[in-house]
Amino acid sequence: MRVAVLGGGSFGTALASIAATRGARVRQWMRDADLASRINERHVNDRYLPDFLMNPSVEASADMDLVLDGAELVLVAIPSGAFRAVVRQAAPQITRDTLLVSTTKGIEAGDEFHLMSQILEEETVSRHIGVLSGPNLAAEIAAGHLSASVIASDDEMTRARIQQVLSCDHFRVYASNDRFGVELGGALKNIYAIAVGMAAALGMGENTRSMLMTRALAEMSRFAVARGASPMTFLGLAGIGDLIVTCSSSLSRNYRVGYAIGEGRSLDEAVEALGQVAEGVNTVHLIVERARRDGVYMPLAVALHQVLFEGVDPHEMALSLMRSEQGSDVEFTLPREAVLDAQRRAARTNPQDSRDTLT
Ligand SMILES: NC(=O)C1=CN([C@@H]2O[C@H](COP(=O)(O)OP(=O)(O)OC[C@H]3O[C@@H](n4cnc5c(N)ncnc54)[C@H](O)[C@@H]3O)[C@@H](O)[C@H]2O)C=CC1
Ligand SMILES: O=C(CO)COP(=O)(O)O
Repeated sequence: MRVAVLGGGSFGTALASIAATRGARVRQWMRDADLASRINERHVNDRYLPDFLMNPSVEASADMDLVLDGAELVLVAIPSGAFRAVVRQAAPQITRDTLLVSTTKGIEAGDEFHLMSQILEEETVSRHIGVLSGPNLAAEIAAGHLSASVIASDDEMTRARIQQVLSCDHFRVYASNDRFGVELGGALKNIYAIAVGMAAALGMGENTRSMLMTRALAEMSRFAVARGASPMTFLGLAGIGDLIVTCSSSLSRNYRVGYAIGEGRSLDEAVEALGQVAEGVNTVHLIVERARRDGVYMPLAVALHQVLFEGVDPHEMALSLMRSEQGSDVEFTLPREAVLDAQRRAARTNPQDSRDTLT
């Protein structure tokens, strides 16, 4: 199979190498022609994965036409801020039969709420669009740690071909037909990784981490289900799986940004020190705005937004979250409204016992 990877960052590099190891002819596109020549000479992406010896057959290039020439599969590993522009540039070389897969975990900035796979649909004629997402820290994949991901597509051919070309002794690919659920899982968990990183730096314990992650999952699935995704997807690798890894590892850039803020740095300082993309910083803006418009209850995302952009102190934010309403644990079995109604009835019966913060 002829594979083109668009993006010279860490994830694109790790995936390019896996596909090459599986015997595909792989070309990787990046803006930086010097980096491309160094990769071709030494087989190391010294900017993003300096300790990883890539499969030597991966051919790096800054010439997009060359990289896309004859490609049957195109993996797009470009941060969300540049995703549409790069796809637009690639579009003339993409046919109806090209398998076209986003590996990006973000949402497009702007009034419309666009996921990356929707951009692929809008900008190209491909009929084989998919999303690859899961607990996939690029540095760990590069180091050969056993890992798994999800290919989500409505198209069974796309799912099966990606499973063939990207699975190897240290990487497994599971299939899903819930493209939006998988894509939203990958984008949303970045928000909560920032919050959990911040909590860790503030010295909070493992109970706190567990509470944050589990309530994050409730929030993520609530938002995604309101947009047509299946709640079951959040039980899988692209939901809880990715949330676990990103909220537990200092290899996660989103976690690191949160940690730096918890240590007292400003958002700008934290992002600058990182020097790479932490998608959650933009995603939290877009999600909070969309959740407000659609009336989806997302207290953790709103609280994080207040800390990042509205000058609220993280301790104050934590206290106000602890005093906020106590709803249902799993609202797909016990609806949140039913719990709140019962609390209101109880408060009318025993006003002296009720908390004034209950809504
Ligand atoms: N690094 C990881 O562990 C994983 C990353 N992802 C997702 O993959 C996407 C890409 O991330 P990474 O590969 O980690 O990124 P990275 O931060 O390692 O590198 C980003 C790459 O995109 C390129 N780029 C940025 N703006 C560009 C533009 N305007 N035109 C062309 N190229 C541009 C940069 O030059 C660089 O090669 C992100 O959405 C991320 O969430 C997904 C799974 C794992
Ligand atoms: O998505 C990731 C792991 O699955 C990588 O997370 P970061 O972008 O926070 O590094």
